[in-house]
Amino acid sequence: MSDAVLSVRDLVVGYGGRPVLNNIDLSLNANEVLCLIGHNGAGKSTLLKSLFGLVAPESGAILLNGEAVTPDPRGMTANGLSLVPEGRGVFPGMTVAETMKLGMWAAGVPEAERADRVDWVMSVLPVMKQFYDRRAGNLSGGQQQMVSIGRALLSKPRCLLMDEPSIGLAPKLFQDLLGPIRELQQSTGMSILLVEQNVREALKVSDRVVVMKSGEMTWEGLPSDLDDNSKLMELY
Ligand SMILES: Nc1ncnc2c1ncn2[C@@H]1O[C@H](COP(=O)(O)OP(=O)(O)OP(=O)(O)O)[C@@H](O)[C@H]1O
Repeated sequence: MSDAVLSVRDLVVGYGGRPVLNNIDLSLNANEVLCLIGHNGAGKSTLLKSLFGLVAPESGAILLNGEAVTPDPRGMTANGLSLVPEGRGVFPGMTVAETMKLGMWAAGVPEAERADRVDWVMSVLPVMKQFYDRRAGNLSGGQQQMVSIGRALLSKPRCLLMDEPSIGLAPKLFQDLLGPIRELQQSTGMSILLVEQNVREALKVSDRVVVMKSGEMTWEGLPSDLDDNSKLMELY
């Protein structure tokens, strides 16, 4: 039996009748970080959006724990999925505390559990305590990205979709940010689908890699298969 947490079969997604994803097949397994790479416009964000219910597929199936689902953000969150959107998606005028409060409301965290939930997120990302009462617009890019990730963790997801968390961050900062998430993933068995342009850094925290080109999956392998730069160039 497959231990896929999330999978797609023959998925076709487009905008205004123009297909962007063509018959995609992909599985995200329990307890793995799957890195999805591909050039600009390949369709990576579109895939994540369709998995989370932000874009409706034209055809094909999305399966959560083996069951076909019609994703919508609330339903997917309730079923253990969470999205760290491209571009962070934090409101500059809100403090981190307010962002977390809104995030808990959006994720449907019961009132009685909210204080514990924030404490838990802070235990995963303790650095956030240092800027908890500051407005997101006054934070650095790395701090904003941490807020975006922290917000996505509020629902205690079993499966995290991350859309280019490294954008605008120095490589060292990327590892500081992703290190605690990799630890959490390994200790809890969470699954992560990580979309990245910063391939070298992303592969350090990944178990498996898939390559997408012009809306199609063109390669699957292990991070070590891409140690050689020429192989990476050939796939891109
Ligand atoms: N809302 C939209 N309406 C129309 N076309 C869109 C929309 N969003 C994306 N596209 C188009 O779909 C294609 C795939 O875009 P997508 O953002 O999924 O690619 P990507 O691989 O995530 O690229 P990037 O790395 O630049 O974010 C592109 O041609 C893009 O212009």
